[in-house]
Amino acid sequence: MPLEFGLKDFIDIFLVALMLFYCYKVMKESRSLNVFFGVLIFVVFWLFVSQILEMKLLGSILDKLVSVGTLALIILFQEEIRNFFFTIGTHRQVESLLKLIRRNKKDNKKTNKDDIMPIVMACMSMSKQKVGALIVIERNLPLNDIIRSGELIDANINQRLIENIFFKNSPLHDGAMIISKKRIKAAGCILPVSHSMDIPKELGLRHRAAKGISQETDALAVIVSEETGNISVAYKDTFHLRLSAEELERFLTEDRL
Ligand SMILES: Nc1ncnc2c1ncn2[C@@H]1O[C@H](COP(=O)(O)OP(=O)(O)OP(=O)(O)O)[C@@H](O)[C@H]1O
Repeated sequence: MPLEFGLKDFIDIFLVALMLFYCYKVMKESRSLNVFFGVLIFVVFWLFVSQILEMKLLGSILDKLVSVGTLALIILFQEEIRNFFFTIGTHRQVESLLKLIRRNKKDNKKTNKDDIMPIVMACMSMSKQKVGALIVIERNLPLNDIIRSGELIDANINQRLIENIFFKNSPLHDGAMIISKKRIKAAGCILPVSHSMDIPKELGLRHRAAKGISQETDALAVIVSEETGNISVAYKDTFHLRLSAEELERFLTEDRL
C-alpha cells in the first residue's frame, strides 16, 4: 500500500512537535531536563517494542508501566501542569472574552480613586520611612487559601491601617496583606515563593513571594522594600521595579483591578 502523506498528517506532526517543544521548554525551566529525556527514551523504546517488534509480553508490561507512569508524571509535575492551564486561561484573547462575560458583574465592583489612593499614599509613606510591605490585590482568581494562612481583618481600605499593620513592631507586619473586593481581608499571609532563576540577586524573599503569587494567580502584588524603600509591582510573572507614585497609581487603575 503506498504511503499517503496529506495535510492532516502534516498538521498532526506539527502539533506533536509543538507539544514536545513546549514540554522541553517547561522542563528546562523547572530544571527537569533529564526527566524529559528519560521519558522520551522510554516512550521511543515502548513504541519500538509494542508497535514495531510487536513483542507481546514485554509490550504488555511496558503498557502497564506507561499508565502508572502517566499518573506519576502528573503528580510530579502538578505545578507545571497547573501553570500551563493558568497560562492558557490568562492569555490575552481568553482574558478579553472572560472580561466580556464578567462585564456586568465587574461594574458593581469598580475600583475607583478612593480605593486606590490610600494604598498609593501608604506605600509612599512606608517607602520614605523604609518600612517593608507586601500588599496583594486579588483580581479574578479568589485567594481564599492564602487569606486563611493569615489573620482575618475585613476592614475598609485605609492608609493609616495599612501603615499600622506594616509598622515594624506590629504583630502582623510579617507576611502579606490581601486586599479583596475593595476590603483589607487579611494580613500576615503566607505566599508561595517563586523559585525563578531570573530574579535579581539583590531581591530577597519578600520580592520572591510577590513574584510567586503573580505566577500562580492573576493577582497584583505591591512591594515596598525595607532595604531601599523602593516600590515595585509583580504582575503576571513580571516585576516592575522602582515605581513612582504616579506609576503605582496607574498600575492600580480599574483595568488591572
Ligand atoms: N512566603 C512569604 N509570604 C509572605 N511574606 C513573606 C514570605 N517570605 C518572606 N516574606 C516577607 O518578607 C520579609 C523578608 O524580606 P527579605 O528582606 O528577605 O526580602 P527582600 O525582598 O530583600 O525585601 P527588602 O528589600 O524589604 O529587604 C519577611 O519578614 C516577611 O515579612
